[in-house]
Amino acid sequence: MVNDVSEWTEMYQQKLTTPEEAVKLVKDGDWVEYGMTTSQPVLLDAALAARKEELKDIKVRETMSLFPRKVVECDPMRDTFTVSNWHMSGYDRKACAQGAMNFSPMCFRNQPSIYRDLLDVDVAMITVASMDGHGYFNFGLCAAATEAMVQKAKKVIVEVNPNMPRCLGGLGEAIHISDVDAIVEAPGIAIPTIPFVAGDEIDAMIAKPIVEAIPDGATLQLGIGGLPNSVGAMIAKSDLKDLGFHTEMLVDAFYLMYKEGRLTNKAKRLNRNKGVYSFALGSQKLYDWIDDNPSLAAFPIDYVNDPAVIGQMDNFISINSCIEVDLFGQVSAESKGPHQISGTGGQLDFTDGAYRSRGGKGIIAMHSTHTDKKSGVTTSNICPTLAQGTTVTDPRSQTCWIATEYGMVNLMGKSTWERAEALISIAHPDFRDELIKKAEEMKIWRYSNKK
Ligand SMILES: CC(=O)SCCNC(=O)CCNC(=O)[C@H](O)C(C)(C)COP(=O)(O)OP(=O)(O)OC[C@H]1O[C@@H](n2cnc3c(N)ncnc32)[C@H](O)[C@@H]1OP(=O)(O)O
Ligand SMILES: CCCC(=O)O
Repeated sequence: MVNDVSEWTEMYQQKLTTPEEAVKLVKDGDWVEYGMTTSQPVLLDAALAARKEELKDIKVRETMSLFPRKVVECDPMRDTFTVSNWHMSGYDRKACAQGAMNFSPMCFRNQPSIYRDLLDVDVAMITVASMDGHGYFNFGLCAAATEAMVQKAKKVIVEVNPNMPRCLGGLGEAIHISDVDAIVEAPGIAIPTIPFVAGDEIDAMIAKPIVEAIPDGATLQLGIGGLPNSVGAMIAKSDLKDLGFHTEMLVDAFYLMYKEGRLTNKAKRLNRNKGVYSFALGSQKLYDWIDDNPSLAAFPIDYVNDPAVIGQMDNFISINSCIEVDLFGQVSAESKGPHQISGTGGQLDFTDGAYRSRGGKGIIAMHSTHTDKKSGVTTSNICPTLAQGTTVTDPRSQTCWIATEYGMVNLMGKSTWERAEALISIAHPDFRDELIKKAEEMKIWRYSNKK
């Protein structure tokens, strides 16, 4: 029998309920999983928080909150809700610093298998797009690990937001109504956006050699943060041709490249003519471009971030950012001491994948210095060693290209003294003598290094 629209509509009405009723599916001791980032539920989060006094020991996992989470705000002492996080936003890192949230380390490519093989998910709550005529709710801007998460969940509640773009997919981009336990509607709630911010003069200096190293027909990945996005915007202004993308995160810079005629995706070896991504975050213009666009394809994160997949594409250029790098080439993109700032995300996945690509380059771009907002003190982002407690995002054995406003060096294959020399050559001049002194003390310098 072929199901028709009226059958799905009837099922929709049967499963449609209020947020307050839907969250009654949560029982004491449950593990609750929120959709990531733009797919985090809003009404369900508020309704769950309202049950604080009657529930016990609820563990909530979430990713990169773009606005305050009611389960965190209502329960700072974590009497009922213990919230952990797969990747920190500005809001999350403040909550984490106050002890109201904990971080869950992972390489992003592993998140689907972590759900499949290791974790319990009692109730999944996700924001989705409106149901289509075939009974499917599109996952919208976050395919990522959503399918694996809902497949593992004992109960699935969807929060239907008609403002959610419909993201056509290669795989794992939708859930069928027959797999959903409860539906709530969230009309009139805006999907979170982040504005595109143009880079500054230093960003332009960092971008110059990177853009020069990109050949026509290259496949690009841009990581999270201001710098990769502004390098992307400069690529949009270049005269490069037939670029493509295969990126974990789809950001405004790709839309700018498309508008400027740089992007065709036609030179890609995999998924030719399609721009591939796993989640998107940016401006409303970006979301309008993505909505129902058959030239773009959302895929699960274990496909997009798989180094073996990335490595099949020639001239794969990956541009990510970091907090600091030590003279051995260890990169931290996620913490300063034990203070969790962000997460590993897909950085190591793409660093490895781009290295495997013929002609590929895995580039970590950063400003050479950082000025602390409170104290006004400026420090070098190239340090002798990482501060105690700092997490290594890319081990030195995997680090390849590091770019600052003073140039771009490749560490792969280099000994420790060569690394120290290369990194100091792109450090801020004010810090070079001190770095040389430390390198000498650590016996990773040689007399002929200093020019
Ligand atoms: C998404 C993909 O496509 S896959 C691969 C990409 N994923 C990754 O690279 C994951 C890890 N990387 C990241 O999360 C980001 O690139 C970051 C955090 C390194 C940089 O992102 P940005 O948004 O440009 O960082 P931003 O400059 O806003 O700094 C974020 C915070 O770190 C702090 N920070 C940044 N650099 C430093 C530094 N050198 N020392 C101390 N603190 C620092 C900032 O002060 C800020 O903290 P605050 O908001 O509490 O004031
Ligand atoms: C949510 C993960 C984002 C990243 O890879 O940085």
